[in-house]
Amino acid sequence: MSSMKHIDNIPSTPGKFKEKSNYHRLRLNFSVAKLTFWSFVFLGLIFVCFFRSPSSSSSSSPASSDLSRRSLRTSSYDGPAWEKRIKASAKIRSRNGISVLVTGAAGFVGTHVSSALKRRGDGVVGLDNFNDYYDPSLKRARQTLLENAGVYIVEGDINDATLLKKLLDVVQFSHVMHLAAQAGVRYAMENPSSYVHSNIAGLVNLLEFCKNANPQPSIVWASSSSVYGLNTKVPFSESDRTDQPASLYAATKKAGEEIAHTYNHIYGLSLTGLRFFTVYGPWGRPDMAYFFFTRDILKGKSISIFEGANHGTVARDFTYIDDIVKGCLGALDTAEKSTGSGGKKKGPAQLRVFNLGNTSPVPVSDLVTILERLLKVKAKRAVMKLPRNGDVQFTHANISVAQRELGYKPTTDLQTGLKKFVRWYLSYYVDGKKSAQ
Ligand SMILES: O=C(O)[C@H]1O[C@H](OP(=O)(O)OP(=O)(O)OC[C@H]2O[C@@H](n3ccc(=O)[nH]c3=O)[C@H](O)[C@@H]2O)[C@H](O)[C@@H](O)[C@@H]1O
Repeated sequence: MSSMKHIDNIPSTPGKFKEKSNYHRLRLNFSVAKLTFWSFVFLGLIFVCFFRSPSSSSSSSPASSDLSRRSLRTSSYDGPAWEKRIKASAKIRSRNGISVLVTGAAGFVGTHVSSALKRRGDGVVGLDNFNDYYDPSLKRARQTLLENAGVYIVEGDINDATLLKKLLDVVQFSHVMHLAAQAGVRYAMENPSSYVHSNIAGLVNLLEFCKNANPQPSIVWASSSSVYGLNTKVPFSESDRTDQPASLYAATKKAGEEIAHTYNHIYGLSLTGLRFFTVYGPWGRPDMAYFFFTRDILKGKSISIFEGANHGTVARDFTYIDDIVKGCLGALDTAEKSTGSGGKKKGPAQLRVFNLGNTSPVPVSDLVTILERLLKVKAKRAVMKLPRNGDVQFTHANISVAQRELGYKPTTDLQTGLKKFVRWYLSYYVDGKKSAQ
């Protein structure tokens, strides 16, 4: 009972305790002494933080320094010359053309989509933070490619609120193609915060600006086949369960789909998520298996080929970049207008999600056989058990919904697509004498 009383005497909020007994007066004096002591400690801490030498911040953890590197990489912007470049890049040159902000424009899919849009006369402005998740010189080369095609890439991060506001003030984009993301399934175990930074915080920041814009743009964005996670029903259909992600990467993409639902529901933003299935091709990503297998086979280095339990096949529904680009353009062209304005919803808006795959999974060992044939070099194969780092054993897209609604119809098989990739790889790295990292 007495212990109960003691618990009752503990104030729920500091400062609400008003007992006046001697015992409590004594305690009060003691508390004043303690308070004075802790005030000094607190002031001391403020002093230390305030006058800390700048060099000490460089000793922060790799993850936090990585985050600051990503978000502070924004180069100077603003000014009439900057605005002029953006407006020129955003200029629509065809009848019924659209003006698109492409985030992640120096990325693999971003470069291809930007140049396809520009080719058909749409206005395109790119945005990219040029982070060093993989060799930034490849991103710079893609940037040059786009510059020559008349696409300007603004250097900045999707988390940079000031930059986004400025951009959306300069151009009234009819569409946003949101491809900026922290990609890669296995890297999520090394640098988890980079996935939260780009795929969650960055997405929310972008949607905040889109929702406030007047008129609001329609948004098409990159989700991933990895959202199917441990789903065993094949082929994967959009209505299948996606609540068992096998990696943090997949979890952030799934979170993105839920965030899209919220912004559609509250603010009337038109949102279309595209679940890409292992996209490959020229100007691809060096962190992907087909790319570093090519590099390592040519270098005579051994490559790890994963297999499931009991020698189970590991396979992917590899999808060629040109097919993906057609799917992206189809999604942009069929996107309905957002219904809100200035942050207020006016009526229900479109919310879609589509699989963009190839519908024919290929075992990873077959991918290697095709590469050996194209490179005319025998691979040093090291077969090993699929590591428990987020990889799933099998992906296979059902694309009937995208076929019906976007006119999406992939036409490139892995053999044909890899031939084009290898041709590009050899001309870029071997003939171009660049070192593949
Ligand atoms: O489609 C998707 O959703 C995802 O496709 C790829 O992810 P993944 O399919 O794992 O592509 P890779 O990393 O290139 O792996 C391809 C296959 O090779 C296997 N692999 C990978 C690495 C390795 O050393 N050995 C190996 O056998 C993987 O298990 C996988 O089956 C991308 O990296 C993701 O960004 C994208 O979201």
